[in-house]
Amino acid sequence: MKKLSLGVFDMMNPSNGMPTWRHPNGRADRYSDVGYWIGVAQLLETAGFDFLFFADTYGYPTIDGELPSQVATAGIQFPGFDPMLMIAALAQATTRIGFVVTSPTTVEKPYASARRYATLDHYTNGRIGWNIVTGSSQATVDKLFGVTDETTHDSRYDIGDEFVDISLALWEGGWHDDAWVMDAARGMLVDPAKLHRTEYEGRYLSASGYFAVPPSRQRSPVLFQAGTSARGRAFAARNAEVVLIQGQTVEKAAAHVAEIRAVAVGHGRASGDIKVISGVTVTVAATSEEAWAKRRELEALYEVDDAAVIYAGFTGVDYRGVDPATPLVVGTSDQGQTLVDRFAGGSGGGGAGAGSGAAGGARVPTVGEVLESFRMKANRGFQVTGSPAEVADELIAIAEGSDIDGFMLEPTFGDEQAYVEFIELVLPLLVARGAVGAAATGGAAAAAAAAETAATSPAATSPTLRERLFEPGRARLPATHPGARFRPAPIASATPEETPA
Ligand SMILES: Cc1cc2nc3c(=O)[nH]c(=O)nc-3n(C[C@H](O)[C@H](O)[C@H](O)COP(=O)(O)O)c2cc1C
Repeated sequence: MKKLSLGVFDMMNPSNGMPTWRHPNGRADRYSDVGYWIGVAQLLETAGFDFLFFADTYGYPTIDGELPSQVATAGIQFPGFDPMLMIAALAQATTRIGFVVTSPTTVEKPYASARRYATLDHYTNGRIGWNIVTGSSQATVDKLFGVTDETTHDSRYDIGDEFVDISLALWEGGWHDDAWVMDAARGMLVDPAKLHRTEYEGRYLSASGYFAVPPSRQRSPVLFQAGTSARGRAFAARNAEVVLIQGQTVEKAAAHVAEIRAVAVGHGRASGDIKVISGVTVTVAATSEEAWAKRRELEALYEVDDAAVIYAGFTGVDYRGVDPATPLVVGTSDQGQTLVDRFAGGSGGGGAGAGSGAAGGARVPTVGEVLESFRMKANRGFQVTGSPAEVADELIAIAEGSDIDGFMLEPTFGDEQAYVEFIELVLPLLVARGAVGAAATGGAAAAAAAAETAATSPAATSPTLRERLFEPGRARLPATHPGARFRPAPIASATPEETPA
């Protein structure tokens, strides 16, 4: 079977979404401590994980502009720190693991965002990725930033396309590879003839000028994306190198993966140019019974009222106070179509305005059923529970049945214990079954050897995040990615020995 990529999906907040902070394994006392995250990053790096992913948003659930009391009392996506500022510290404490940081195309500005990621690619020695989002809790965010322009679900993706184009024009097109000269004898730091002016005039966004960050190992961060409405999938097919899904069933995930790859090919890209990685919550213990007891303990932490608040924050659809027996009627959301479709029993597709709800004549669920289902799953992917062998079998069956390219582990009670259990109990079985590469999971001895080599020559020995996820030698965007069109034509050399005969 193909080798699976492994990541972790986390957030720099006390509860990672649902309110788990009250549990003894919660992390409310540690989430703001950089030392805690350094420990997590080192744990994952030693075990051979490919990346640590940080979801992030400026927002939190509000309903009609008000903060529901549970958001504060239960700590629902509130409070939260900016993970991007921590990446430099994590990079210093690790040598191989990649870091993926979320940043929105709504309230940020392309030049500032592109400069931050280019800087982080330098600081991490080519280990940074950008999760491009058109925003969750967007109503909250718009108010916080004083945004009054009317944008719709789909127009936010149109703006996102332009935002990504400008970023790529700066990263891929701003500098020729040999523009950085640093030749004191000639008195030349940067060769002005090797700089390339960015001129971009879009419908929503524009940029004009030179990019002030020299090329890094990857130039462009690895481009991740997660929204899976019809418009979100078109955005992914054009821009993304890695698409994150929250798989629910093998069948739906398989259909999803096939469509993402097909649309990408329609955009002139190779089907292997897009990796699809699913979130997964693993609850594992020595025996199946113990694992299921733990899963029930986890689910008992979530109240249906909390679920209603989170659901409303993500989708703008407020089911609080609605009779649970009411059949579901709302099928579209201008904020988050992916979640609406998933819990309406639809296919997870269908753009805003397209109408959705229960697909294919399936029974329409009630509001109570939607909230109960959301309470148990929230915004999680596959939920795999059992003994180590059961979990390994199920993960392999999911991967083979859906053609996904990897998994991102989601925290359970909050702290790193879920990752430790996965590493100790499940990872060795996946390695033995050939599902993850031996090189990537060589354990402590391999990690120590790699760290020693990397310390003497980090640039030469540690692969970039793009190489880890795709193949050796692929540090930069492939020529089939639309971003490659921003690369400037080579400048004919003036030196006689380089002039073609
Ligand atoms: C798996 C997944 C992860 C997401 N992570 C974030 C995030 O970290 N921050 C954010 O602002 N939005 C996040 N989003 C929201 C998306 O960027 C998008 O704005 C939203 O899902 C609406 O688009 P859709 O209708 O195509 O799903 C996420 C969405 C999904 C499905």
